[in-house]
Amino acid sequence: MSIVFHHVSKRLKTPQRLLARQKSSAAPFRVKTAEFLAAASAADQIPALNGRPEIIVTGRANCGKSTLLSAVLGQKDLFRTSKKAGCTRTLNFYRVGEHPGSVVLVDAPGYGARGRPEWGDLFNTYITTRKQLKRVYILFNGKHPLNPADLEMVANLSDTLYTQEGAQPYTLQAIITKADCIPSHLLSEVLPKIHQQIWEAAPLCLPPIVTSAMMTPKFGIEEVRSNIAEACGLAIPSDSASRGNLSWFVNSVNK
Ligand SMILES: Nc1nc2c(ncn2[C@@H]2O[C@H](COP(=O)(O)OP(=O)(O)OP(=O)(O)O)[C@@H](O)[C@H]2O)c(=O)[nH]1
Ligand SMILES: [Mg+2]
Repeated sequence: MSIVFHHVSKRLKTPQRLLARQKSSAAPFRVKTAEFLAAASAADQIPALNGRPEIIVTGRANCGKSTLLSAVLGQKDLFRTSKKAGCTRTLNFYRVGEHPGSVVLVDAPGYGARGRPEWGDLFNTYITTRKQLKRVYILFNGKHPLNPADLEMVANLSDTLYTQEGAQPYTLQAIITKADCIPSHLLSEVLPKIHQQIWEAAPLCLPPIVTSAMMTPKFGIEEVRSNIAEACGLAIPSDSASRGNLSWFVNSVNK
């Protein structure tokens, strides 16, 4: 008995084991990084949300929009994702950080062959009427070049970047998803090609951030968080070593 006890206490004394124990006991009480606020399937269901800055994602159905937001917020359980295109069917609003939070992320249904006209109408109503919209993120699946639907969408969005009064209602940022699906020997060929296609169709679109939500560790997600924080006008300490990590993101939002 005493030998067993001795053995156990000796094992628990190593820093790695203490750390492992702390981690596992802390897991159920993890700080909430985000919360689902509302879903809208029609324009009259779009919630007011007190004018907090918002960003929205768009992209062809199945390009990885919900997966990207889930990675940005570090909360898989809030998002439904699927191998089948057409999974997200409403505008879904998520608050970042603790209540009341100061930034809202909006997931959207996809466009293209698996999209639906009513989803497009809802998206268009949202972007043309939403005063607090700060940036639209258009996602492109890195596995394929941009198709005609992508080119039309990014060009149309680019056209909406200035109002008749000459003011810029929001900015437009490209993101390439699923970079892990591009064979590494083709990366230097595929990425500049996509960048060129975006630039030719929409010169005002900000150059793409390359991401993979499936690599370990995930790739490009910290850059996306920093980008959202910048778009929403949050105070960003430029020299911070933790810039872009999840607690940095939630803390900058909660300030
Ligand atoms: N390999 C890889 N797969 C990914 C990545 N991101 C998403 N996926 C997969 O792509 C599929 C579609 O992802 P979703 O996040 O549901 O895509 P979506 O754009 O939200 O799709 P809709 O809601 O249908 O428009 C899922 O099977 C994901 O697991 C990535 O970075 N790499
Ligand atoms: Mg989705």
